[in-house]
Amino acid sequence: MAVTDAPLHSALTALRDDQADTPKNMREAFKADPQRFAKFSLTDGDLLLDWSKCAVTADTMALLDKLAHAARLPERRDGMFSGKKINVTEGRAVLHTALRDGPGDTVLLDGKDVMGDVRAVLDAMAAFADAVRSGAAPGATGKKITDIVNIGIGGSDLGPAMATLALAPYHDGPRAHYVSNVDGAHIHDTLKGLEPETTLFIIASKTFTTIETMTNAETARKWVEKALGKEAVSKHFAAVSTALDKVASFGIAPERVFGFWDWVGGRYSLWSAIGLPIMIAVGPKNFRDFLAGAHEMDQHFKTAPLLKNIPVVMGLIGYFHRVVCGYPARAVIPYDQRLSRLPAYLQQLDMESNGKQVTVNGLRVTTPTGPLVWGEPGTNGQHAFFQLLHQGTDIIPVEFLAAAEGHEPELRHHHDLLLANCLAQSEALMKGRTLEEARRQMLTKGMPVEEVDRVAPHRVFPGNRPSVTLLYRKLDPHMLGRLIALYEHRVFVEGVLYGINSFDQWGVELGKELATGLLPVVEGTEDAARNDASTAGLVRHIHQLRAAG
Ligand SMILES: O=P(O)(O)OC[C@H]1O[C@](O)(CO)[C@@H](O)[C@@H]1O
Repeated sequence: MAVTDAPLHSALTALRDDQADTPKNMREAFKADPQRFAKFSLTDGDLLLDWSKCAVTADTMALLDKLAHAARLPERRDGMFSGKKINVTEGRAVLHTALRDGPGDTVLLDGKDVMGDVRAVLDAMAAFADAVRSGAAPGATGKKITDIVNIGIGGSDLGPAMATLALAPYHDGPRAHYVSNVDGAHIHDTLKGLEPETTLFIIASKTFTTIETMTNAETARKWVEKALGKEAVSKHFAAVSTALDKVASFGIAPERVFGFWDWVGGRYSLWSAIGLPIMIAVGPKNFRDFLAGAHEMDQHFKTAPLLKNIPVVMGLIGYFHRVVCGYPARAVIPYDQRLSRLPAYLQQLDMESNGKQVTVNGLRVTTPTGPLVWGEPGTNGQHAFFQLLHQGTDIIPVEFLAAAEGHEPELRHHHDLLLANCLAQSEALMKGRTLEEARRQMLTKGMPVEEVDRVAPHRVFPGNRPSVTLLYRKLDPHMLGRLIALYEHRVFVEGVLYGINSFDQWGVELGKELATGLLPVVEGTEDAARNDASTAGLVRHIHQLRAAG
C-alpha cells in the first residue's frame, strides 16, 4: 500500500485496532451466536462459501468493506472489465474476461470491439478440435490422432493440464499429455509410450520465445521427422501464440495456428486458444460450458454487493489473514481428486500475480503481499502434512473445496467418506482439543494416570485455526469455469488491496537472463571466472562428476 494512500491506511489501522474484539475462541463464538454460519457464509446458485470458522465479527466485515471502498475496488474492477490499461508496467489492458463473454457482448479496446476476433478464434479452434476428434484431421499416414501432447510451460501448461484432469468424466477425445519441463526426462518419458503416426503436438507459448518450450518443440519435431519424414511435420503440429510471426518461422501450417492477444496474461490464458488441448479432450460444447461458467462468475463479481460477492469476500478474508493476522501462507486442499493440479495452477495464478514488493506507483509496499500458496488433495494431505496444520507453530489458513456429488453414483460411499473427512478437518482445526479433553479421553480408555500425564500434552490441538470452505454441487465444466474465474477475481481483489500490479511478472526475468549466460559455462565453452565463487564451484563440480562418470 502506498504510504500516501491515507483513506486506505486509516481503514487498515481501524481493522487492526478492531482485533481486540475478534473471537479468540471459535467454539465459544459458535456457541454464543447460533446464526454464525448464516452470517458468515453466502451462496451464488449451487456454490457456497463458508468463512464462519475464521475469527471475524460483523464489525470486521464492515471494516473490510470500508477498506475495499478505500482501495476503490469497485472502480478498479470496472476498469479491468472495461479495457483500461491497468497493467501499467507493460502498458496493457487485462481482458481475459472478454474471452468468455457471450454472443452479443461488446468489449472495446482502444475504441475497437475485440469480440469479433475472439469469436473467430474460438470457432476456428472448434472446427480444428472437431476434425482431430473425428479423424477428419489425421496424421501424415492417414491414421486418426489418438494422443495430443501440449508443449508449453507456466500459463501455457498449468491451466490446461489442471482443467483436463478436472474434466476427466467428460474426456472423450484423444488422450492428452503435457510436457513442460526442459528436463529431457519429461519429453522422453512422455514420448516413450506414443506413436508418431497418431500423435499431434500443440506448441503453446504466448511469446514463442520461452526456452523450455522451444527446446521441447525442437525435440518433438525431430522425433516426428525421424519417424515420418520432414513433410509429415505439418500434419502433426499445431501452435497457439500471440507471436504469429515467430510461429510461422517454426514452420507450422498457418491454418493450424491459433492466436490470442497481449491483453490476455499467460496465467489467465486457459480461456483463449491456450485451452485448445482441453477443447480437443472434452469437445467444443463442454469447452463452451466451461467458458459460460466463468462468464457467470464474472457477472456475479461485477454486480453483487461487496459483502455478498464470493470473490470479494474470499479476497477480503485472504487479505485479513495475510496483512492483519500476519499468516505467511495458505493451503488449498481440494477434496476432489480431479482437482489435484489446482494447487499447482493456483501457485502461478496467485504467487506470480501478487508476489510483489512495490506498489503500482513503484513505491515500496508497507504491508505484506501475497502469501505462499500450496496444497494437495484431501484426503491424501491428511496423511502427510496435516500434522503441521493442526499442531505446528505457524497458523496456516486452509481453503477446502468439495463437491456435494461425485460423478460415480455407484461409489457414493467413497464420496460420503470424502466429505466426512473434509468436514472433520475444518471442524478439528477450529475446535481443537484441550488438555483436559485429551486427558479425559485417555482415562476413559483405561490408560494409567502416569501414562496419561506423560502423553496428554502431545494430544492437545490448539484449535482456532481458520479455514474457509467452498462447497459446490458437482465438478462439471460449467462449475469448473466458475471456480477458476472465482480464483482469478480473488487474486485481483487481493492485488487491489495490496496496491500492487497483479498482471506483470518481472520477478521471473533475472533467473532467465542468468540461465542464458550460464549455458555456455555449463557446456564448457566459456569459463566460470565471471561468476561468483559458489556458482563457479558448482559448475566445476558438475564437470568433475561428468568426467568421473
Ligand atoms: O507462454 P509463454 O510465453 O511461453 O510463457 C510461459 C510462462 O512464462 C512466464 O512468463 C514466466 O516465466 C509466465 O508468466 C508464462 O505463463
